[in-house]
Amino acid sequence: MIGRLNHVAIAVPDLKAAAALYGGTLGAKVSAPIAQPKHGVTVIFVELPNTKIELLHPLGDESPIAGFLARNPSGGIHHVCYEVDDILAARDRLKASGARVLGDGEPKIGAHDKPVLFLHPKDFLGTLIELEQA
Ligand SMILES: C[C@@H](C(=O)O)C(=O)SCCNC(=O)CCNC(=O)[C@H](O)C(C)(C)COP(=O)(O)OP(=O)(O)OC[C@H]1O[C@@H](n2cnc3c(N)ncnc32)[C@H](O)[C@@H]1OP(=O)(O)O
Ligand SMILES: [Co+2]
Repeated sequence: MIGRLNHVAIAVPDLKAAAALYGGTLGAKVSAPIAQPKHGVTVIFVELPNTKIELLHPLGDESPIAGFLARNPSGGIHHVCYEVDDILAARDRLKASGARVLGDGEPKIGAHDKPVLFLHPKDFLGTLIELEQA
């Protein structure tokens, strides 16, 4: 059911410093910061030849990554995003298998203008999973 790895997201305490690290020290192509108010994060995309890295920083008072950063003050890998051909079919199949789909279970439009959903990390080996419509 899951397809390509779309991105790996890293929560960071300082977006500017993270962009300098990836754009300068690691020599990758990085985007400008993009506010995603509906997701409570500001993101910078790092373009790699075979996938992307998403650098995440909290935006607003109710950011879903605030707790994670409080527990991991120097940052850390926050989620992996897999592409699926049919996000509603994937959601229904996962729900039927007992996995917890986060939020109200309805896909939101993600950073790549496609529908996304999140799956509870405790149901997937301690890893938060994002599904993105391919
Ligand atoms: C823009 C978009 C895109 O790419 O298109 C994005 O990615 S937006 C990316 C940001 N959006 C999201 O992440 C949306 C979905 N995420 C959420 O709803 C939340 O982050 C939760 C996954 C529910 C976690 O929230 P929070 O940390 O406040 O909850 P909590 O303190 O109750 O945590 C419950 C347990 O899960 C663990 N936990 C929390 N976040 C985790 C993570 N990222 N990876 C692995 N484990 C994690 C905690 O340590 C805790 O374990 P213990 O109980 O053992 O202590
Ligand atoms: Co993401």
